[in-house]
Amino acid sequence: MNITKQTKDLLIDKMNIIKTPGKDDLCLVGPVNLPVEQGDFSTVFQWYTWLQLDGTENDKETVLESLSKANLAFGQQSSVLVYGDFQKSEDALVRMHSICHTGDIFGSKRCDCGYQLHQSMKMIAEHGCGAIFYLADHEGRGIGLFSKSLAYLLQQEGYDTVEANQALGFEDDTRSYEGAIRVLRELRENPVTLITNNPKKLNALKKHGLAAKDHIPLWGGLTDDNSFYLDTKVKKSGHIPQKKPTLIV
Ligand SMILES: Nc1nc2c(ncn2[C@@H]2O[C@H](COP(=O)(O)OP(=O)(O)OP(=O)(O)O)[C@@H](O)[C@H]2O)c(=O)[nH]1
Repeated sequence: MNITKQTKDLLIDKMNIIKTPGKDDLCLVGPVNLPVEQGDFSTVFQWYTWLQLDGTENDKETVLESLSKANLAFGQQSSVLVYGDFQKSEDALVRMHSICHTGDIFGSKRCDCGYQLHQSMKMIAEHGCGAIFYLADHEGRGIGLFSKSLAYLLQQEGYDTVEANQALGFEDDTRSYEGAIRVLRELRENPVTLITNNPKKLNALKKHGLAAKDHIPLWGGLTDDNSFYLDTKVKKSGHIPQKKPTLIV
């Protein structure tokens, strides 16, 4: 089916082709108004999604015309929720959140992901400016959902989270932040403060030339089912441990 000129005219201003030498183009769409509600927290974010394009000669009309045959539901796209004056504000909080089907959607207590997602949305809204990147190709620290279910079976047999990934033939962590960082650069050039316990994320930003001033830790959502997992992140994956409160006597 052909897309009418009227439809194209309505959408093209909200599409942006991001070009970077030596990389596939990205098509960024947004902002879309996204009112959200979780428990007693409700607010409105500006939502953007992006699509990695093949080839280099991409234009917005061709992207629109190719959509109905592209089977995009078979490969998830990543997105970002933006709050406040993200482009200009001096101080913005950013979370690079790796997709977690079990934690974010089902509320699994085996990890802290759902807690981190919702808590960072609140922190950003309360701070007044920031963005949450939801990275769809990061499931299971990059091994995919199917492999993560196999890793979970191994963990039920006593492997820790790192050993389980490695037993399946993966590196422990295969995530790339490159696409997200290109989108971040498009939306904002000033430095950001990352919400994370993971120094690899800070290093990824720095490696791509983006200034991350600092980080804000995000520990919480502890359950009996995830305490060993959280411990392993500190002991084996390099996560910065939670500061214990100092006892003043
Ligand atoms: N392979 C594997 N992946 C897991 C497991 N538990 C959670 N994940 C995935 O780990 C990712 C989240 O990574 P984390 O290590 O929790 O946190 P991080 O994003 O590196 O660091 P923070 O910014 O501090 O949260 C998500 O993609 C989850 O799907 C697990 O036991 N095994």
